[in-house]
Amino acid sequence: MTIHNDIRPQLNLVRLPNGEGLDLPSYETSGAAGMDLRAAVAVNEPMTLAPGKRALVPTGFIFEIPDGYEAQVRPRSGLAFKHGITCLNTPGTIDSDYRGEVKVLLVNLGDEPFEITRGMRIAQMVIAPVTQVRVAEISESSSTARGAGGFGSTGA
Ligand SMILES: O=c1ccn([C@H]2C[C@H](O)[C@@H](COP(=O)(O)OP(=O)(O)OP(=O)(O)O)O2)c(=O)[nH]1
Ligand SMILES: [Mg+2]
Repeated sequence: MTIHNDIRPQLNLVRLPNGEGLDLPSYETSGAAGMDLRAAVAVNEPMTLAPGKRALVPTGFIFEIPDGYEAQVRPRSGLAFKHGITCLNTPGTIDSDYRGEVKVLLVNLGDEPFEITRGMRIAQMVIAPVTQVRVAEISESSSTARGAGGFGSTGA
């Protein structure tokens, strides 16, 4: 997609000291749904994730998600397929009013230790619109053809 007049919503980022020198999160291709997030671990202190273990990996940035949007932190399929590395809480939710450092909760479901080095693209983040609703308690729900049927009620 060529963007002649960029009317996309703006994502403001604040770089933290541990993010010094890291590339900004970026779309790797013109039609990518997600921006890759990079690990802000220290160069001389890579993080090793043992099989079955989880870790919160810093990204080095505070994000200001535009109002009316959220960010979803999702695994990268390559890391999942090759190494069994995925996001434990997938999709992670970044609220638009969150002003802390964005972190990625990785888990190693593989059978080898996995080393996370500085700048490694560890996850991807999709910006998506969200709707907040008004909550109203009512005494009886409306009737539908499905009714309470679920969990396979329509057959295989
Ligand atoms: O993968 C994630 C998930 C969450 N967060 C941050 C941003 C998000 O806005 C905040 C809260 O996340 P969530 O609502 O999922 O966690 P919670 O357990 O409900 O915490 P809280 O009580 O702070 O909402 O934590 C991350 O940095 N990475
Ligand atoms: Mg919450």
